Order: sequence, then C-alpha cells, then structure tokens
Amino acid sequence: MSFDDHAGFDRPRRTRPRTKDRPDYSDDPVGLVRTIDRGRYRVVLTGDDEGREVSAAKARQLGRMGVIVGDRVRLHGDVSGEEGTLARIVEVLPRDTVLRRTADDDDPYERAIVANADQLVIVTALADPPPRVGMIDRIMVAAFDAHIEPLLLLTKADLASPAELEAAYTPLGVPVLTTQPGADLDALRSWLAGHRTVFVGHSGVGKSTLVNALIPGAGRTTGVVNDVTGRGRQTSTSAVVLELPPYPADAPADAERSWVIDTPGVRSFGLSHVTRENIVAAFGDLEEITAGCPRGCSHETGAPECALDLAVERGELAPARLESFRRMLGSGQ
Ligand SMILES: Nc1nc2c(ncn2[C@@H]2O[C@H](COP(=O)(O)OP(=O)(O)OP(=O)(O)O)[C@@H](O)[C@H]2O)c(=O)[nH]1
Ligand SMILES: [Zn+2]
Repeated sequence: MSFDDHAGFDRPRRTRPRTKDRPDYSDDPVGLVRTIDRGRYRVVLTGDDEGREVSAAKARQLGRMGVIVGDRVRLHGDVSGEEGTLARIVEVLPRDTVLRRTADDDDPYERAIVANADQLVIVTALADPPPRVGMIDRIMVAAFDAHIEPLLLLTKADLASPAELEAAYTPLGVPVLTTQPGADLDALRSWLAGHRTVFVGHSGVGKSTLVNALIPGAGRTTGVVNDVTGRGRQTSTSAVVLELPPYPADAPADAERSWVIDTPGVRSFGLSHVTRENIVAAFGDLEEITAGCPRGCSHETGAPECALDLAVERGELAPARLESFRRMLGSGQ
C-alpha cells in the first residue's frame, strides 16, 4: 500500500527530521572548489547556476576538515558571486578519489592535494630538466594507491628520444604520449575528454605551455628554465581546476564536461601513506599470482620463492612487466 492509496493519510512534510543542531542544507547549491587563495575558496556553481564563480570561506561546523581543490561542496549564504560577498562552505560531499602525498617519506602528515580526479597525467620533460624515473615512479604509485588512472606525457621530444621511458612504463600498461613544440594535441585531447585529470610534474617541464595550448585563454604563466640549475621558476602556487573546451568540437551539448587540474611544480613526492598491499592491489593480474607466494612475501627481487618469479619462469608473466612492477614496489614502503 502506498501513501496515496490511503485517503486522508497525513504525509510527513519532511523526509528527514530537522534537529536543532543539524540544520538542513539539502536545498543549498553545490559547487566545485576551483582554487584556494589565502584561505578563501573559489567555487564554481554546478546545477541551476552552472558556471557562476563564488568566493567562500569554511563554515565553523566543518571544524578541522580540509577542503581541497576538486572538492564538491555545498554553499550557504550569499551565492550571488558579487564583489565583496562571501558564502559559507557547510558540507563537503563524499569524494570519489583523493590524491595524497607527504612532503618526504618520513613526514607523518599526508597532504590531500586534489579531490575527485579520475586520471593523473605525469608530465615529464625528456630533457631540460632531465627526466627522473624515481620521481615518475613515485607519482605513479600515488596514483595507483588513490585508484586514479596514471598516464605519462613526455614533453620536449624535440630535445631527446622517448624510447627509454616508453620501455620503462608501457609494460605496466600505462599509456604514454610524447609532445614537442607545434605537435598535434588531438591524442591528448581525446585522453582528457570526459575526465577530470590532474596534471603533476616537476617545475619547468612545460605543463603551463600545454595547458595554455589546450585551453585558449587559460593564461597559465610559463616559466623560464634556469640555465644553471635546470629548474624552472616556480610560477604557479595553488592547484586550479580549468574546464576544457568540448572535444571533439562537435561533441553533443550534454557530453560529460572535461576538467584539468593544474598543480604547482613538485620537487618531491613522499609516499609514507602508501602500503605495499595497495600497490599490489593496483595490478589485478599480479595480485592474483601473489596468492601463491609464501606468507609475508615482499615480492621484491630475490624474495625467496616469490610466485611472480615462478610465473616468469613458466612464461606466464613478461619479465619487463615484473621488472617495472618491482620498481613501483621499491618506491613505496
Ligand atoms: N624545447 C622545448 N621547450 C619547451 C617545450 N614545452 C615547453 N618548453 C619550454 O620550457 C619552459 C618551461 O615551460 P613551462 O610551460 O613554463 O613549464 P611548467 O612545467 O609550467 O613550469 P612551472 O610553471 O614552473 O611549473 C618554457 O621556456 C617553455 O617554452 C617543448 O616541447 N620543447
Ligand atoms: Zn611474492
């Protein structure tokens, strides 16, 4: 029997009880945290007021809960977006993913950098500054740990060959693309279409140059690589969400929106929050094989009777895949 069948039944007006200390904000608008600037959050509204940008501060009831770029938040108060107005962030909606890092491996405090990304593009220059495989591995492990799909984008292919890096990462199943000045970016655009992709890379690798090429008018400041240190100037300070133009250009109007999240250049990527189990779990086929390992097996090179080695001997696992995987394991704890 439904309520409607029951003549005269007094239907409750609210489905959820409203209590004194928990006001009901469910009618308040939701937005996406675009960037954070001196304790103020820039939030782009979604839904009815799609696209309007509002300045907001964290409401006291959120306590110490962090609000990060990419978060979907509920706003209360003045959401007109007019100069001088300030809305309050009263709720952080559940996150699909959280990309984390620690300052270094001994740092017990993990920092959540970006919420709700489903892809991570590791931007690496083939030269100037030279690639650091250890750093790429670390960022990749952070992506696997967070259930974010990693992709590798190699810039400055006009300066050096990508062959070595391609050989190091394709066995992991990680897609690799190369670019150089004037390169056709359509392959990259189709990677990004319909996704929320965070771009991570060392300063000076050409991240801003790419973002500007993808998003005309993004106005990301491009730096100059220092001739002495080979490092780029740290030109950007906060992560920022940028909307990509539709791709292909004739994509239907209701196609999934695509976002990139540009992050400031990183120099280190601590992983003290990542466990061996999480890295193994990111490779389903290998995890299955490790079911045959001795209890407590580290799966590292030389681990006695590691089932991964036996699988290679039996020709069931490509040696290059095991080697690349072990590099990942070595990056974590
Ligand atoms: N040769 C070559 N130079 C490039 C390429 N892409 C970018 N550059 C140059 O590399 C320098 C750094 O590029 P940016 O785009 O500022 O690098 P970034 O990664 O955004 O650096 P930060 O803003 O410091 O994080 C600039 O001088 C670019 O012109 C490329 O494919 N080939
Ligand atoms: Zn093992």
